[in-house]
Amino acid sequence: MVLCPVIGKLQHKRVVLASASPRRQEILSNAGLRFEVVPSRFKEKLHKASFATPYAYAVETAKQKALEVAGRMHQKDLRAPDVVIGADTIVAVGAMILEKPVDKQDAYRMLSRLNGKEHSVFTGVAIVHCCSKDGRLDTEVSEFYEETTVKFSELSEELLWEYINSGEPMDKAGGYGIQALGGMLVEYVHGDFLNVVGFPLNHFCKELARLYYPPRPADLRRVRHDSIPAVDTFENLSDSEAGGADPGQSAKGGRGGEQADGDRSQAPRALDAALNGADSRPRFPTGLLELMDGFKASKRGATLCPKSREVGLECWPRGRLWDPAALLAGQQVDGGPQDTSCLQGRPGLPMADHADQAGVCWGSWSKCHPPPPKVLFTACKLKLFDVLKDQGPLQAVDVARKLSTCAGRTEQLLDVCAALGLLEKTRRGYSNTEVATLHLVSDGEHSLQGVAEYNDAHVWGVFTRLGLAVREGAEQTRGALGAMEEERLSQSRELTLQFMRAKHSLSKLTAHHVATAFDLSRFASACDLGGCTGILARELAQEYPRLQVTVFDLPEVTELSGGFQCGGRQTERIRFVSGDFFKDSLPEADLYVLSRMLQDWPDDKLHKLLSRISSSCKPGGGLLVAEAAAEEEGASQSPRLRTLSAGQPRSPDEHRRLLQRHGFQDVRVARAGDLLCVVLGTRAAP
Ligand SMILES: Cc1cn([C@@H]2O[C@H](COP(=O)(O)OP(=O)(O)OP(=O)(O)O)[C@@H](O)[C@H]2O)c(=O)[nH]c1=O
Repeated sequence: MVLCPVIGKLQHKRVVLASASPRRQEILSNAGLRFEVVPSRFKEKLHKASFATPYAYAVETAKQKALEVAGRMHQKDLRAPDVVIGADTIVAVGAMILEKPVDKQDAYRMLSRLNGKEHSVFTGVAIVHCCSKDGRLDTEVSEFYEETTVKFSELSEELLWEYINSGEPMDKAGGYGIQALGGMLVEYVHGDFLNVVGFPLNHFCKELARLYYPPRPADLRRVRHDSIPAVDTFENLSDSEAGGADPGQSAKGGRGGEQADGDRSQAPRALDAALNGADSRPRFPTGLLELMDGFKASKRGATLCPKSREVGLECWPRGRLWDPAALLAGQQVDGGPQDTSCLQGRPGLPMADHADQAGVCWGSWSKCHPPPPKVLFTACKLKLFDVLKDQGPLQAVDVARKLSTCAGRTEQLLDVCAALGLLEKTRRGYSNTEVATLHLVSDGEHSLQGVAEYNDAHVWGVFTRLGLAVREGAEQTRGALGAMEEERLSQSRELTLQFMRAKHSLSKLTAHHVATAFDLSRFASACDLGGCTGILARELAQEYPRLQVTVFDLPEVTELSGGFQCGGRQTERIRFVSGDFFKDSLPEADLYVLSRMLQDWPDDKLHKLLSRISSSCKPGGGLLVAEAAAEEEGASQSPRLRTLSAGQPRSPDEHRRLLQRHGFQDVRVARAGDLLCVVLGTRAAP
């Protein structure tokens, strides 16, 4: 839920938080903001003495952090996000700036300096609106800072060292964390508490309101990067090149900028684009995942074509009837309504309505118009995107020759893929679009081929059997899931591998969001139940340098997990344990993690699992649950990240009640990575 209407203004934009700070991520996701996290590589080494005030230093650092990410993202795929947020928190004692301690002695020096005295905590924030056009990046920077005064009690040496040895000071400005153990050091706070924690949420909302609601977008600085400097040289940009502010002017109230005053119609291009939603791209391959899952909605009997809003009939080739299976065999397609005139000029009309208009029943209509997922699966199976990656652009006839398929049908397949936004069609032939290059080429880092393969080979069939579940009177989801799970367990090693490949590739997309939705640094050990190939475990270990992580999964899964490359230096803190979480005792851990697991189980099994976790979890321990987020009210009923699971997403309240029922209290819910709902509960004393 987004309480603040100004936060809602960012809802349909691609927002990136250029920060690795888990606190910032938590503050912003608790506020309902949806964003991606791309930690900045900007090295915090600006020359402090050259800044007139400590806050000017924090503001400039925040700006450079955000610009570095905007520049790097633009450089990588020539499309920057709509908005990049950067922040920098410092502690200032007089003119002296304290950042994060480099070691324990440094932490001791800092805390001794703060002992018994008042100091200021400044967080500088930069909101960078981006617009990529013709290979060029335009940015407009809005910046501000917030100051909070904190007073430390008189603290004994013993207490200081005990605190330092807790490890908490090391990644925190000034060497303390007010939100955790460090709270014990503090006598009083004047000002915004969250500003001390790392992000001045209140001021941020005011800044958004100022940017999005006023008649004039004043205070924006415009930067035009004709060519984006390489990442490692970016930090060396002079103020004028980087559109930087005079540090002395850049803070509260001291805003300048080259942008001429004007009304909204004269708003700078990047801000305009951000406000109007132009140039925005889902940070997650939302459209693609929906395409892969679309058949679930139609197999469930949904009345809407799952893609009718975004891809839909607008993109569906007019009047073409074909069948991917026939395509493989080079056969002619027969059957189906011949009158497709109802499709003309009616983009966005629900598929079922089109069927009505054509005077055919929806069932037979969908049979002769294969739903888009089958198109996608067929193209993946044929390795179409691999061929185009290596040899594109290619004409249809050349693609057919390389794939040994029928030329006419191949052209139809290519056209549908182009209509779905997976291929680009020009006079030179067909080539992969960005989304295909990123997610549909087999060997890509973010390839979702595994999901396509598994959905096609297995899930499609399971959903086909939903009718049986309905006829037998079983609750629909339960019936299907029973079949799905039964098959998964009983089937071949190849099916297990297929499932693992699919889960592995999806986890790569979601793991970071799950690991960073909340600050988990208070836990020393975690156990990822059903952790499969260990992608989330690796992300957790990477985020939390003290965390030991156990991946718990069925023997047939852990046995095969070695074949998946997870890499990373953190592997010595990760171990794999085989077992069945319904039968075997769970490995000991402070934090149990269930990532995209709950939706897979019927209620009886779900409660059994949660009660087993609850019994194993020590008081004060945690349970972290990540699931596909339920649609917000009024949003389209698209399948969103239900890939590999078949249940209906739960609302935040339902999640909260579920965890509370099993003895977890202080249950917090955050929306992460656009499509995920992440829930953290603390085990109450029995
Ligand atoms: C005073 C105080 C600070 N912090 C953390 O200190 C880091 C500051 O460092 P930064 O350079 O601003 O950020 P970072 O963590 O290096 O991340 P990045 O934005 O990637 O530079 C941020 O984490 C803050 O939460 C707390 O968690 N609690 C506190 O009471």
